[in-house]
Formats: sequence, structure tokens, C-alpha cells
Amino acid sequence: MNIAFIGFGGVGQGLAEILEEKRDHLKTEYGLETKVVAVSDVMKGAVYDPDGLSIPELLRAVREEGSVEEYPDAQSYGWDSLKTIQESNADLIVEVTFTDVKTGQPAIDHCEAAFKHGKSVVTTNKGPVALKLDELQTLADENDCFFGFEGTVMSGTPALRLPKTTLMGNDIQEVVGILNGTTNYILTEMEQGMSFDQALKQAQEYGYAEADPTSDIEGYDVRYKTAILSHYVMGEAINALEISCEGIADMTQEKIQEAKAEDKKWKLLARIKKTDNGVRAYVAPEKLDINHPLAGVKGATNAILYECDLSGPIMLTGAGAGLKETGFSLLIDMIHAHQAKKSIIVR
Ligand SMILES: NC(=O)C1=CN([C@@H]2O[C@H](COP(=O)(O)OP(=O)(O)OC[C@H]3O[C@@H](n4cnc5c(N)ncnc54)[C@H](OP(=O)(O)O)[C@@H]3O)[C@@H](O)[C@H]2O)C=CC1
Ligand SMILES: N[C@@H](CC=O)C(=O)O
Repeated sequence: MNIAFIGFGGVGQGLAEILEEKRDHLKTEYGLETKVVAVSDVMKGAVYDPDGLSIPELLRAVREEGSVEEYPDAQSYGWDSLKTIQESNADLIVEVTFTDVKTGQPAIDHCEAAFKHGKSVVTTNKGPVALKLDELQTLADENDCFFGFEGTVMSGTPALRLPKTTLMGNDIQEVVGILNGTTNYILTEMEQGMSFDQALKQAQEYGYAEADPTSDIEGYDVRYKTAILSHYVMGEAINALEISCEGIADMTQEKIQEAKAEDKKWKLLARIKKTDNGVRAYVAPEKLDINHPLAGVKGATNAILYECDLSGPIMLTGAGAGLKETGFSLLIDMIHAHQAKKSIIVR
């Protein structure tokens, strides 16, 4: 599998580290051999070599010298994202540019270009999946390509494959979740007395927050994830921008302490419910009783509760953000892409 990274920030580098660490395991366990042939990033530069690039050398160049263009003796440098997608010998594009919550760009263009050139895509970018899932999946199918996006909801915690595969046969009536690591981290730290701004700063340092953290704070990131769950898991496409959305920008120490005194906790929740009039969804902070199953979810950990007609409620909890954790979600998709190509059925 020849891989090109489009975007090489925290998550891209997280996946690169995993590919290096797990190289032998991936080969022996899944027969998956990977070669990174290109990286294209706006400020961190671009490098291409059809024979493959050394991951340790790429990471050294970007971390120590600030640009992958310090990588020695590659065939080409400076290719932009579309040239890399169209002209490199990559057969899998890892799309890990920032999520734009208004247009989904440039990631939508990246996915389209990849599929039109017969290249598969794995991405953690919520934009293309929240706004153009059907169109992109059709384009991928028409070109015999794989489209993987497990990490768009709850990072490396399989919030999308679990309901679609393991819970098959159930009718999922409602989904309720804590779907943003940054805001859950802020709320948890505020309970311990930290200020909102200090907690946000830490979340940014850990790599949880979006490039523009307004997306986290105002709930737009959760709104996109809600749209993805509604479409992919609940079967109804709803316009992300029409999902009522309130974030935690107004949260204060007073409100947190007041809830504490009532044995309650504030959580930023997404609720998606099937009704007689179709799927209804909204995003808003709620004060939960401390005995509620979602009340004890702390830090950047997320959780999601699927209300199923046959199995009853099923709750999944795990990382909602984090560089290695999100890198892992891309690895899950890559293994599935590899197995789909080889028609291997996972048992
Ligand atoms: N961090 C997390 O925990 C999670 C992140 N995600 C999603 O994963 C994606 C990546 O996140 P993360 O790595 O944290 O974000 P970063 O901001 O660290 O990295 C994004 C990179 O994309 C680059 N980029 C932007 N536009 C382009 C372009 N047109 N061509 C090439 N490169 C471009 C940026 O370049 P530069 O800054 O150099 O200008 C930056 O290096 C985002 O969409 C995010 O929403 C999903 C789940 C969890
Ligand atoms: N900024 C997001 C990253 C994952 O989608 C979050 O904090 O959850």
C-alpha cells in the first residue's frame, strides 16, 4: 500500500509513528505492507519519492527542522495537495487537513480528486463526511475505491463500525453521546477548579482541540459528528447547519459548582432520536445526575449510548481525541481497505 499524507499535523504524524512501530505486526498479522511515498502540507512542506520515504527521517525533518522539505535526497519537493493526489504513485490518500465546519473544504476536493484518480481515502476530517457522504461514497464505489472515516466520530473508539456491524439486526432508536474531547476535558478540569481558559490551553497542548477551537467550544464539531451519526448510523441525512447547537462558551465556575452541590455534572451532549416525523437531533450542554451513565466520563474520554430495540442500551466509551488514538482510527480503516481489496472476511 503506497500512502500519501495530505496534511501532516498532529494526527498525520501520530499515524506515521504507528506505521513505523507496527510495521512487522501489520505484515505478519494482516499481510499489510505500507510505504509512505508522499507528504503534502501547507506550512510543513511537501516531499515525494515513488520508492518510499523513511518515516523516522520525515518525523525528524518536520519536528526538528520544521519542514519535510529538509528530508534529504527525495525525488521531488513542493508538490501541492492536488498534484500529490493526482500525480504521485500513492494508492491510498490519508486526508488529515483541518476540518472546516462551514464548507468542508479543501478536504472535499481532496477526496473527489483521489476517487477520480482511482485512489482510496481514509480520513478523520469531519467536513467531507458530514456534508457529502453519499456523493463521495458513490464516487468511491464507481472508481472501485475504499472510503474510510471511522475517526470522524470519537477518534479511535469505533463509534461508527460498532453500530453498523456488531449491533446489526437491532433498530437503534436513539443515540446520546459526549462526542467532543476538548469540551469534556474543559468541564472536567473546571470541576477541579481550573479556569476555562487554562483548561482550553491544556487541551490545545495535548492536541485535542481543532485548529480553530471555536469549533469545539461552540459545539460545531459535535454538530458535524451528530450529522454523521444521523446519516450513517440512523439512516437519515440531515443538514448539519440545521441541527440546533449550543456549546459551552458560557460555562462558568459558578454554574459548575452549583451543579456539584446538587450532585450533578454538566456535559455537552448530542442527542439523535428517531421520531414519527423523522430523525431529530440537537447539541446542548445538560446537567446530568451523577448516577447517569454519561456523568462519570472524564477528560478527553468520550462515550456514546445506543438505545437498541433488541439488545437494550449499549454504551461505548474511549478516547474522543488524541494524536495516537486518532492515528489508530486511520489504521483501522487502512486494514479494512487492505482486506476489502483482498476480499478477506474478518472473523
Ligand atoms: N486531533 C484530534 O484529536 C482529532 C482530530 N480529528 C480531525 O483530524 C484532522 C487533523 O487533525 P490534527 O492533525 O489534529 O490537525 P492539525 O491542525 O494538527 O493538522 C492539520 C494539518 O493540515 C494542514 N493543511 C491544511 N490545509 C491543507 C492543504 N490544503 N493541503 C495540505 N495540508 C493542509 C495544516 O497545515 P499547516 O498548519 O502547516 O498550515 C496542518 O499541518 C482534522 O480534520 C481534525 O478535525 C479528528 C478526530 C480527533
Ligand atoms: N477537537 C475534537 C477532536 C476530535 O474530533 C475533540 O476535541 O473531540
